[in-house]
Amino acid sequence: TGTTRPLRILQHVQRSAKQGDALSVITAIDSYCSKVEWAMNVGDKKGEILDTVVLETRPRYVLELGTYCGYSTLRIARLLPPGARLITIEMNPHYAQVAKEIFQYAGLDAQVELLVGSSTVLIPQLKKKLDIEKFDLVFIDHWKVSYLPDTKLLEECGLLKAGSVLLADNVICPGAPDYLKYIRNCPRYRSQYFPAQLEYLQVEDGVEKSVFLG
Ligand SMILES: O=C(NC/C=C/[C@H]1OC[C@H](O)[C@@H]1O)c1cc([N+](=O)[O-])cc(O)c1O
Ligand SMILES: [Mg+2]
Repeated sequence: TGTTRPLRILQHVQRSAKQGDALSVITAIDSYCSKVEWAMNVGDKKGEILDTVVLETRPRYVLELGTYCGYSTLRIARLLPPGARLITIEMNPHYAQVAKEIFQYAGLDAQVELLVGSSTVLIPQLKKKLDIEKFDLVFIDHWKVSYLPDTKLLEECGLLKAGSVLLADNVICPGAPDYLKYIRNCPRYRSQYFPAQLEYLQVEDGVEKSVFLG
C-alpha cells in the first residue's frame, strides 16, 4: 500500500499516533505533512482559528464540505459536546475511505457522519435524509469554485438560521474570489477575515468567518 498520499498519511497515523487519541492523530498528520510531504489539510495555524470558532459557536449541528483525510473533521469533532452532530461531505471515494479509517483510529467515528457524493446533490437532501433542521456552523473547504453555489444552495434549502456561522478555508490561496465578493457585500452576512498562512508553507492565506443574519 502507501501508493497514494492519503494512504501514506493513514499509514503514518497508524504508526505514530496513539489509538483513540484524536489530538495525537492531528499532531501526527501535521508532523508528516510539514516534514515529509505537503497535503491540503487546513493545518495547525488555520486549525487553531477553526478551534476558536468552534469553541465560541458551541454548535449542535455542523456541516463540513470537503473531508479529504478528515484532519479538520477531527479538529471539530474533538471539541463538540455529546449529542452534537457533525456531517462531512466528500465526493472522492478514496479520500472518504481513508478519512473513515482515520476517524476509527482516532476513536471519533461515532461522532462523525461521512457522506460520499457531490455537495451540490447532497445538500438539498440533508433535511429529509438526515432529519437536519438548520446548521449552526458550516466549514467550507472543498472545491473553491463550489463555495459560492453551495452557500446559495444552503440559503435556498433553509439550512441556515440567524446566527449560523460559515467558516471558509483558502479564501486567499488557492482563493475563492466570487465567494468573497458575495459574502462581503451581501447584507445578510457579517464577515470577518482571519489572516494566516497556507498549511505548512510561508504563503499568505486566511479564513473568512461569516455570520448569517437571517
Ligand atoms: O483544493 C483544495 N481543496 C479542495 C478539495 C478538493 C477535493 O475535495 C472534494 C473533492 O473530492 C476534491 O477532490 C485545496 C487546495 C489547496 N492548495 O494549496 O492547492 C489548499 C487547500 O487548503 C485546499 O483545501
Ligand atoms: Mg483547504
